[in-house]
Amino acid sequence: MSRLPKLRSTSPPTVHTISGPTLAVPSTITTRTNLKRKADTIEEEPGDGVVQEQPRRKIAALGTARPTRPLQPARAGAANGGRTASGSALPAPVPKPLTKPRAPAITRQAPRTRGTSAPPTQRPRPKPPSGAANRTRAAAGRNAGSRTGANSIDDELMTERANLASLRSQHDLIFAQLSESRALELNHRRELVGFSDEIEQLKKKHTGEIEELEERMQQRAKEMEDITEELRLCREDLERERENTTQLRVVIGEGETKVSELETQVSDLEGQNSRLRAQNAGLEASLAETRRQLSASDDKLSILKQEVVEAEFERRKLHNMVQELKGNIRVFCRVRPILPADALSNGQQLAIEDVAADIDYPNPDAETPNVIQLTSSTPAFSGAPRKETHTFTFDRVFPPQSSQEQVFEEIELLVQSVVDGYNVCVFAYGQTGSGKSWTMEGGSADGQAGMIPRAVEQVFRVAGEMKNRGWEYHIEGEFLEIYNETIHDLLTKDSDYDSSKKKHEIKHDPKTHTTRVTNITTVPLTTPSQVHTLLSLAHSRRSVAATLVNERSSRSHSVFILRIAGTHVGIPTEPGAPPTGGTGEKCSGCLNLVDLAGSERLNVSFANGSGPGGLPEKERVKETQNINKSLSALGDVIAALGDKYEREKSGKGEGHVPYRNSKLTYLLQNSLSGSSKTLMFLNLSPLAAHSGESLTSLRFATKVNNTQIGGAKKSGKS
Ligand SMILES: Nc1ncnc2c1ncn2[C@@H]1O[C@H](COP(=O)(O)OP(=O)(O)OP(=O)(O)O)[C@@H](O)[C@H]1O
Repeated sequence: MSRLPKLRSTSPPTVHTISGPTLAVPSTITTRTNLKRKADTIEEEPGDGVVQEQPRRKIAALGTARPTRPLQPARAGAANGGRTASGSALPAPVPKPLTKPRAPAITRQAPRTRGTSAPPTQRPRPKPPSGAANRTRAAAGRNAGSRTGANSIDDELMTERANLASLRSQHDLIFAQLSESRALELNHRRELVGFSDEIEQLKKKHTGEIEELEERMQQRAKEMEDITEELRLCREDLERERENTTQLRVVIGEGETKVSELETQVSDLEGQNSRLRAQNAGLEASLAETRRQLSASDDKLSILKQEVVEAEFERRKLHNMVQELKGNIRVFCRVRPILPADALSNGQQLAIEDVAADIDYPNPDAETPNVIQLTSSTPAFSGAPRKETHTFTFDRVFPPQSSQEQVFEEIELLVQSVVDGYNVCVFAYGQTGSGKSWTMEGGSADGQAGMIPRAVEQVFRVAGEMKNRGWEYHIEGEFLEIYNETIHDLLTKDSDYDSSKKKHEIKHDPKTHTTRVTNITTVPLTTPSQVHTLLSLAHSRRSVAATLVNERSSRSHSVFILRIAGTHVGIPTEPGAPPTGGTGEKCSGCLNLVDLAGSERLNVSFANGSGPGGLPEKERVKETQNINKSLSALGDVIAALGDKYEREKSGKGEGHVPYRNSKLTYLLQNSLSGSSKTLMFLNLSPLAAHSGESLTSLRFATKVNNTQIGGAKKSGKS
């Protein structure tokens, strides 16, 4: 709704107030005073023709008082009944001013308006009042003679005429004002139309504004709802926060209690701290004393370490002496058990007694059973077989029931010698099928491991123990075969190792007393179990080369070489720390484990010109000759070593040792001479059928056993 006030369509009555004052035409001649007053009154009208609105004044009547006639009755006033019953003019109602500021102040123009839009009417010129003329004529009649009186009247008449002229001019002025008022009214009407349009526009504008405002109000209402919802949530949050605050206050209360408790504890601890500081001062003094003692202990420790090194050196010396006392060449005799296959003859199972050789062990319960008796039967001239018992004594005799472990116990001290830097050679000698491979390599089941895997394990064990004494070791292995006086690498990656083009030569270093084979595969050993892989590989190589009947292993020598090199690096002062106190001493040892070819004689192998395994006789003869040659060379070397020792002992000079007579003896040169230790396993067949061959082997082994090749031989050896 528009706030503008409604405009009245009717003209304000105030515009007619100019016509309000009643001009009374004097009908009688008034006194000079009255006329003067009237003139004064007229002269009081503003010079610019603007009639003052308030207060309304009447022009005093000229002459005698009689009812005055209004010069022009106000229409609006008449229309509104604005005249009283007595004919006096009612005051015109004051128009309400337009509140719109742009509207012209109508009231200011009011004096010029006529109060009507009608054109001003031409009023007839008023005729001189007929009564006055009559009265003048009467007076002239009565006072014809009185010239003074007549002059006076003339003057008064002149005055009245002047007044009349004045009134006329006033009348004209009023009409002019009325015309202006009408023009003004027209303008006002036009303005009114403009105002109406403006009002319409404002109405439209206001309607738009109202709609906009209503829309805004709706938005505000929506916002209000949102805010109300938010407020509700905030209140809920506030409520929760209040609860939290309450809980926190409880916690704070508890915390404060704890703080006070802790403060009490802190003060207690501070007391303890000061006591501990005092104790600490005492401890520092004792620490200084302990450090002094520790320094003294360090000095003592280095002395002890030196003593340990010296003791270790002494131990090795003594150990070597023990080994030498046992003899630098030792011979162990081992008889294998009778196998089920041994009692089979042409598909027939024979009794054990019927196939067993007559072998006896005279001192089985001795601390070291070392005697073996073989009773052989030779046909006598009388026809009855002649039995002959041969007694042999060795370093140790192992009957068929001896386990691998028992056998190894006797050689494990030799392994210690290898770790100490000595060369050791262990070889198995015996006819085919006597148990050489079993002794050296053993079986795959638990407890069946032979000397090679056990020796390797022992080397690692001893090396581990020696590490605690400041020694660090590098261990590596080689496995080769000597067949027909040719060296073959059993660990080569070539599948056909037998026909390998690689040539292997034996090289000795006289300074270090070490032996190397050229182009041989050397495998670094980091764990004892690696040796099983090497043995399996060697087996697979040899089985490929084997003939149908005759296995390659029976006709060739196999040598497993274990090299160990040690350095004294010292002992770490604490775990993870580098070792200290090492002497830098170096030692290297070599363990040769040799599985010799079958030692049986050529004449028992074949007789009809065709060798076993389908080999041509020529090849077979060559093969057997090489075996015999190398085994004979071994015996010759051992005998020469004994002879050499005797000559040296008796001062007869050095004797010659024929190492070069075979590849085998040349390879084992450094392991058979000097301070090296040699152990020979004599493997015997338990079968009666092999008694002759066993006797030959026993005699050969006895020769070896009786040989002294350095150091003291133990007493009791014959
Ligand atoms: N102490 C033993 N206990 C059980 N079985 C054994 C023992 N010694 C040898 N044998 C078995 O006797 C058989 C022959 O042994 P082995 O192969 O070791 O003889 P070898 O002398 O090496 O023969 P070759 O010269 O042909 O290689 C094998 O079957 C082996 O398992």
